[in-house]
Amino acid sequence: MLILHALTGDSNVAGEGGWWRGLVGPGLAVDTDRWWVVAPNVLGGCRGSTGPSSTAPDGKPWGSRWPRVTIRDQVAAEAALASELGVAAWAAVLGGSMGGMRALEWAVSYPARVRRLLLLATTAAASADQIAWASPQLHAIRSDPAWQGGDYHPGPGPVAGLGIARRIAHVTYRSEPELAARFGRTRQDDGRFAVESYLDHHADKLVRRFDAGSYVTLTEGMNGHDVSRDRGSLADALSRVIARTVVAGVSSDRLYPLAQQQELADGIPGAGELRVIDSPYGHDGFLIEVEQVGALVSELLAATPPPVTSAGAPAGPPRGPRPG
Ligand SMILES: CC(=O)SCCNC(=O)CCNC(=O)[C@H](O)C(C)(C)COP(=O)(O)OP(=O)(O)OC[C@H]1O[C@@H](n2cnc3c(N)ncnc32)[C@H](O)[C@@H]1OP(=O)(O)O
Ligand SMILES: N[C@@H](CCO)C(=O)O
Repeated sequence: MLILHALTGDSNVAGEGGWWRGLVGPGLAVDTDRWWVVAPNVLGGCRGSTGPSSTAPDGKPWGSRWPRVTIRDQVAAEAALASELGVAAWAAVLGGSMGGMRALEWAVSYPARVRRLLLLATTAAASADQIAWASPQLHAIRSDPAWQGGDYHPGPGPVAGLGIARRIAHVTYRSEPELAARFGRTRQDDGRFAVESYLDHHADKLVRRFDAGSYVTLTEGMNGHDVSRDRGSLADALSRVIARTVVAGVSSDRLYPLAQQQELADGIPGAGELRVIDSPYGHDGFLIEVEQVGALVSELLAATPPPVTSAGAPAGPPRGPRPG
């Protein structure tokens, strides 16, 4: 099974502090006594894969020389990894948000290698609204004098800019009613509104564990995401999927609204009804509501996948035009 993390996630899915630790592990919905789970760090990231902070062949950090990397490129790297591991086809590919973009690209680029597919809080293409929210984040990082055009490694780099980016992003990851109920207009002893302190906390936590160059390259990768690019219409692209598919969104997600997942559920053959995770937590609901996500995973794993050929991959040619 392949599990694909979101923007600032990593390969620590199930361990201590793992971002889906309530979902993945012995006896859990993704039962690791039964399934062999692979959760790679994304290409361009900073948590174990190669990215702008990595050393280039000349012995210096990639920095500003790091190339533009698309979601499709990231998936091509993951497909090479799967081949290296001897995986002809995944029993299931699961992903939310940016991980959902990659899961979708997997099922469209390599339909015969994905037997089941779970798409959570994600989209067929980044929308104007999503690109717009990313814009001040990218400006915040690049206008920090410590950015140095991207050549600041080993750092610490533009921590102020990255912190501002995270504050902006984190608001979009939660919902207005949640913030109102949790924080209201409460002020702390130091004079900050409690909600400001909460955002400061999340900014401080991220800058301690994440590279600004990776944040930029991954954000630009998400902005460029469009599963239909060079594949005709969106309907053509989505019709290539042969996996048993479940598509779900979060009821209060203001960043990846349900209409985006409805479009996927409508276009992917046999995806059935859009599933809605009922949650006040907004986009982060796909990380927080592990019980509801677990029920969707169990349902998907119980479903019969497409038939397998002798080569171990699902039978049947992918529909729609092949990629160029
Ligand atoms: C795969 C991946 O996608 S990403 C990997 C995991 N994601 C992240 O780490 C992203 C950043 N965090 C998040 O997105 C979310 O916090 C989640 C989804 C991980 C968890 O959500 P929740 O359980 O609702 O946690 P919440 O957002 O309320 O944050 C709790 C933290 O805020 C702190 N906090 C709450 N109120 C305040 C306040 N007024 N002032 C300061 N800090 C506050 C808590 O002390 C807690 O701190 P800790 O995380 O250091 O223990
Ligand atoms: N909290 C998630 C949101 C993006 O999906 C992350 O930081 O990756």
